[in-house]
Amino acid sequence: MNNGIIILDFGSQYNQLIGRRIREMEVYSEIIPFNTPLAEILAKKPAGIILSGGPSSVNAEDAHLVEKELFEAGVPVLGICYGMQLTAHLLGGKVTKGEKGEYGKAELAIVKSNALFNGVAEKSIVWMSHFDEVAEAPEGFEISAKSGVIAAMANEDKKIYTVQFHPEVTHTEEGGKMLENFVLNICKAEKNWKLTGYIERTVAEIREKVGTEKVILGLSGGVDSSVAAVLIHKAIGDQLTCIFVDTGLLRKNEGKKVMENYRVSILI
Ligand SMILES: Nc1ncnc2c1ncn2[C@@H]1O[C@H](COP(=O)(O)OP(=O)(O)OP(=O)(O)O)[C@@H](O)[C@H]1O
Repeated sequence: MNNGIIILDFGSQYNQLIGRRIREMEVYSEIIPFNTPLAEILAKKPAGIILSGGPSSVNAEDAHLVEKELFEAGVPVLGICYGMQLTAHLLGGKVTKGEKGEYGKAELAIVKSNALFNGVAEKSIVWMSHFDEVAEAPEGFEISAKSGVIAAMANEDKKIYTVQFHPEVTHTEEGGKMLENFVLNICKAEKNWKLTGYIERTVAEIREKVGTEKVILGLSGGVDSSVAAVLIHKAIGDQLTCIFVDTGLLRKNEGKKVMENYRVSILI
């Protein structure tokens, strides 16, 4: 990884969108599971870490947590939605179950601006999607924005910024500016990643890795294994064998369709 942004995945439906927004800034980003050991995360030498949203509650018995030392690693952190609640929970704040949760547009009012809100209008519309809420900010944190709830809090000394809303969705009017502030100004991530050439680079890497060996790929017909199949096939041709398993639980004619599609379109 080259000075990019790590996104820790807590299961939000918007996570891929966060990755995309960062790539649109020509900055490298990687989405990895929330329980990746901290040492492994830091070994990637990220310029910043984003704690994503997620469907669970920090107060649940089996809550998805991270090692608390993540906040002391000297790497800027942006907590989004569940990521903000997690920050509050782990650092001594209080997270409660909101009365009815919030889903949809809300008006954000900045009460104490910081580097995340640089150039952002004092009032703007943001997209909320949560049940729990931060009731008390941890020591060292200042509440930086409010909607009906505490909408943002930060510890600027430690470069920890958190927002309850989703800056990655277009309904958050100033979301792009906020993400840019975090990635480019706070993390100072390098703009050194471009989609162009990705296929060529990946194909070359696969070719080198596989050499003269053979590869077996489980091909479901879904996006992930299909993309993998096409790239590997480009790299090593007949050394690849794809296996599609008719589990007996597929939709009507799905198995037949998948087989036809692949034979005709990518000649695997
Ligand atoms: N019917 C199947 N036949 C062969 N391989 C399968 C089948 N179903 C799943 N797999 C393999 O298991 C992987 C994970 O399956 P999962 O259902 O979690 O899908 P996914 O992560 O959405 O990936 P995809 O987009 O390829 O379906 C798939 O990418 C594929 O490699």
